[in-house]
Amino acid sequence: MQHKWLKTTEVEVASNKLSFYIETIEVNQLSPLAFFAAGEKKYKGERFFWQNREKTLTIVGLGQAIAFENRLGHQRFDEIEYQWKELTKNIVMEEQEPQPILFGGFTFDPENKESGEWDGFPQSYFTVATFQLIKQHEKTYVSIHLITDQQDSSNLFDELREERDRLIHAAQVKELKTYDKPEILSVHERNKEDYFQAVESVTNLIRNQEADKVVIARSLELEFKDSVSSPQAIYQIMNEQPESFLFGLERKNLLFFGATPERLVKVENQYAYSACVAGSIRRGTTAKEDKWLGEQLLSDSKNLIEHQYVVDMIESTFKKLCAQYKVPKRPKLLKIRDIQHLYTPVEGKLYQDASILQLVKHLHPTPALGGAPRSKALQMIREFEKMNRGLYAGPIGWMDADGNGEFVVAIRSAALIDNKAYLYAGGGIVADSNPMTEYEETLVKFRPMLRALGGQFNE
Ligand SMILES: C=C(O[C@H]1C=CC=C(C(=O)O)[C@@H]1O)C(=O)O
Repeated sequence: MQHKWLKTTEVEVASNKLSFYIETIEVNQLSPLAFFAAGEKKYKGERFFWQNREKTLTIVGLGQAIAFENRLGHQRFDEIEYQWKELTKNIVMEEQEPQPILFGGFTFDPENKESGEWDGFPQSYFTVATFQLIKQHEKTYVSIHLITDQQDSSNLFDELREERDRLIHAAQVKELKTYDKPEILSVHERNKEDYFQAVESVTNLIRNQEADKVVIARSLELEFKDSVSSPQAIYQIMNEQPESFLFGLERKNLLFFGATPERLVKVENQYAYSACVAGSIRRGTTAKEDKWLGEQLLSDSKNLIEHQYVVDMIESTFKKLCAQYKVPKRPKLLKIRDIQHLYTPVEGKLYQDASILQLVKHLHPTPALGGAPRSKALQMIREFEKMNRGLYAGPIGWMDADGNGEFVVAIRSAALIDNKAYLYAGGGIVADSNPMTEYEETLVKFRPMLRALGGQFNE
């Protein structure tokens, strides 16, 4: 039997009385990416895509029932949490009923003023989709969300039902579509000399004990023969990196997307799970070499120190927000297609009043993306990195009305604007870092995204 749920809830957002109408139906299996692509004409600029690493949850959003944007600096996390709680406080869901999802991200550093591809982008950007697809435990659900101050919206809701059926039909008949790799005209390493200079300056400052660790990043600019569509970009990265978290978030003419190995935090029934991912080495060309490289990484003091800053900081956050928590004594290896990392999973039972966005607020940026001590590292990044990271290295993810959700660290990512893409990668600098080794590490980190978009380095 096909499930159907229908409900209306009265809500209040910023002193406006609104009604929140939700209708969810179960649909036959359809490709979430085909559903995303079905929104190409009408909802371009207002879509999102999410798939967890285990591939047990996929979420797609088309259109905006409501959007929360702000430029409130450190207050931005609390504001999003407040708005989401206001919007959902009267919603009572049945146990099996798919919930409305708030999806979005926070930029890396609200104080960065560098101009570029992120001009005009807010510091927090979250939406509830008009049409939401959730695929979980082999079942697929499509929900309509309408949030309105109109008294009688039955006609409007009927139109949304027709539109939902059109989208589902389009996704089902286009199910088998594949996309070609885009044709690249040029790959430009932006501010390459500045990057080497930044690594050198920061290493010297660390040697002078002005900081312990600072993550310095850089970017590539790719130009394509034709505009690249969002489904095309997501399709390619999905094929390249099946073992990572996949995300795509559109706003106006920008798609920010990527495949990251790094969870910032997941919350499920008051349990929190985070991961320390820092310290890297390439994959070997043979199994034997790969094993040897992994062993080198596990015993390399520079990488172990870099990793330990992250463990200490995540542990201290869990100590504040959790009644109990567990941190393994030693890192293990996290192997993905192009790179292996040192990896320490952390988990804990949250205090009753702690929430996923409080965790995000305290954890971001961990020393895997910022450095240690945090404020000194951020100051140095602002001074030496000649770019604006935008959403790169920031938290991106989703949450539901019960406070469950998952945020990842948006690395191995790119911003796509028409026929240009900006790719980002960085690495942790400590006292004995070497600029050339760091540069080469960024080449390895760029590789999956570059390959997905049809390019390569002549290394
Ligand atoms: C900053 C990035 O990676 C971080 C995550 C894992 C390993 C890292 C490292 O070994 O330096 C970085 O801390 C990036 O991929 O752009």
